[in-house]
Amino acid sequence: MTHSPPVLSARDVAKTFTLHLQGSLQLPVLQGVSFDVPAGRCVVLGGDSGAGKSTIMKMVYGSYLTDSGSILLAHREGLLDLATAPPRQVLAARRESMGYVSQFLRAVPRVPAIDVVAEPLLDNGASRSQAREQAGALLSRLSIPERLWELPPATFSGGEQQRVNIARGFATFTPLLLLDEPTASLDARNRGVVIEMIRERLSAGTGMLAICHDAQVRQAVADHIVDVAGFAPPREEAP
Ligand SMILES: Nc1ncnc2c1ncn2[C@@H]1O[C@H](COP(=O)(O)OP(=O)(O)OP(=O)(O)O)[C@@H](O)[C@H]1O
Repeated sequence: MTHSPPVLSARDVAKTFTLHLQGSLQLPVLQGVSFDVPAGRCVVLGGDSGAGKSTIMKMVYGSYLTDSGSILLAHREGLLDLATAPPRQVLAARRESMGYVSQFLRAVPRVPAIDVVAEPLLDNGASRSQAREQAGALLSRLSIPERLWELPPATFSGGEQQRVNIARGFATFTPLLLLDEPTASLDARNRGVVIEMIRERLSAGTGMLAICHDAQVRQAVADHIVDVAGFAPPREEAP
């Protein structure tokens, strides 16, 4: 049996927040974070509210700095350590090697929904007409009516915005896809479509790291659950 290396491998990652507004108070949140995301598998981050799930996701995506440890991502035939990579390389990795579907859409004002979805395709070299055609197909699949495609999503409903976000995240094929509550605002039918899209990508070899409170979605897609509570630093006893 061949055994391909994971698309993401976190080892001994730690994070402490410094609260500058409170006299530089140190808030240790995570230590010893270690897990793998194999190609074609969906790893879900579990654990109670405040355990550090979003913090892990943000360190992987490079939005938060990592204090120590390594986060190796399959990138350009090699491995990139996201814990130490300079910003320019993190941006290249975001463009080519990791997609991110967040819970909330942060769209540029006045850009039509179809161009929000087409943008990652254009960044990866597709022609404008090709990119818009693929973007339209994704929006259709996610039941965004065609009359909305040329409008900026700022005024869309929560569920519509989330579907635009999903379409954008799935527009390009990346070895790793990060999903932060991808179905939180969706109705049952659209949830079903997203589950189907996730499964297709897993079969095509994408590895996924997800935060997903919805038990139905979790059951449908999770291959492995990492309990983030297990990475809590020991509490200091009060004197
Ligand atoms: N930017 C920040 N500055 C200071 N503390 C932060 C910051 N981001 C997160 N924290 C703290 O880190 C801890 C973990 O937060 P995080 O959002 O990662 O938890 P979570 O498991 O994703 O929770 P939830 O399920 O409620 O979204 C919390 O105590 C939170 O207050």
